[in-house]
Amino acid sequence: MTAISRVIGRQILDSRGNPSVEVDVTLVDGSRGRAAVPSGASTGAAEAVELRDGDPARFHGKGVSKAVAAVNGEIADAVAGLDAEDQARVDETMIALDGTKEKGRLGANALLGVSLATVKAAAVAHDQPLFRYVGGVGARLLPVPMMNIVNGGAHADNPLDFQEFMIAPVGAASFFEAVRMGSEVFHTLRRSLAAAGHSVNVGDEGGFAPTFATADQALEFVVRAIEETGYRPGTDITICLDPASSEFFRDGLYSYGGEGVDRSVDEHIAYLLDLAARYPITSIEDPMAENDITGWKKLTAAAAPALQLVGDDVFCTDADRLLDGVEGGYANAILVKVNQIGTLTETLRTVDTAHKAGYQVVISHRSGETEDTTIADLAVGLGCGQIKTGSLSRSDRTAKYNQLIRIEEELGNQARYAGS
Ligand SMILES: O=C(O)[C@@H](CO)OP(=O)(O)O
Ligand SMILES: [Mg+2]
Repeated sequence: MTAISRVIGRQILDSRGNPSVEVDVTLVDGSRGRAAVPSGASTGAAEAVELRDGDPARFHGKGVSKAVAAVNGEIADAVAGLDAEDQARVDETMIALDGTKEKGRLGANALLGVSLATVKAAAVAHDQPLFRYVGGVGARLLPVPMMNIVNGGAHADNPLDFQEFMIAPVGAASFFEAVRMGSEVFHTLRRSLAAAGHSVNVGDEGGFAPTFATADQALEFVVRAIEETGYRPGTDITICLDPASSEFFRDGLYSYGGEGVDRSVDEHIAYLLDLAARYPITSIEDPMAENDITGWKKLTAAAAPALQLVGDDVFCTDADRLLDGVEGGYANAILVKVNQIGTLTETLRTVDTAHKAGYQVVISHRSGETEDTTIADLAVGLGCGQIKTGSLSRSDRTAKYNQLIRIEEELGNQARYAGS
């Protein structure tokens, strides 16, 4: 009854107005799962390939009709009749069919849509919420959200070199309270930015994108917003950064274009550690560029063990790349983005590898998102403990927070919030 009977792919639009892939998988018993695929802007070099048409006459080259055709043709034929409960078999069949290391022939966007729609259909067939189907009876940990309230880098049109300034309500009693606290700080920040004459326009992930040139400016506003809202920075709410350093590492230097300063690897490390000492920063993602492994090792050795160092571009959600980090002694956490690797089965292996190695796991959206909320369920199902899914505005971001509010409600007194 859980055999796959029908697979339909279609082109939809993402939050940046670019085409993306959506897939419906229907089982013999009529259960249906639907998944939409996100898309990054500051992508890692080792990410699985997102197949785009490249026809400048249509969607400025960003169409995904080839990936959709792959879903409706080759992939639909190959997975028809497979048991949706056997996720690994479905995913391995698609990986073998694609035949390339980076999933570039059929497109990781095609594979991921089918992979996630399959698990969602299987959950429906079991009459279970997705988080429960994925995580079983033990799934009850609600993640601490990293809420991105100031945007820069590749996600905004301002001079800020760092891509993301996030708040994490670690002192909340529940996920619901965490969202309330984050939302309050977000609105305080809007008021104080406006009062200081700054723009309150937002970037790709819904955080404000004022024309700040330095991280200090952003951090001062964020700390003040936390305080003015009535919370204690560092105790109730901490700050997390994603400088997305691969974006401004050139010729061995960290080139801060907005600030107009070049920093050597050592100077960049010293700068980051100084920021972490002066502000209540508990986590830095991609502090070093993906190809600056020496820098990654130096920073990991120099930083206090309590400072979370999250590998995004450097690991690309790939278990083998993560193992390089574990063995090489760099980073102590991994960002998990399902479309960086392209199937659920591979994502599960990466999360498992991280947990075994004692690395923290932060499940994450992409800067181009849709209304799909799969990562909210995966966060709880896989016991990730942390989720990064943007600001407290824009439906593509709040959809994930709202789904986690529903999951917490469903778990009732079984729910446990991963805060401090
Ligand atoms: O760098 C990141 O962590 C992500 C998500 O915030 O951005 P993008 O999807 O553009 O890679
Ligand atoms: Mg990142």
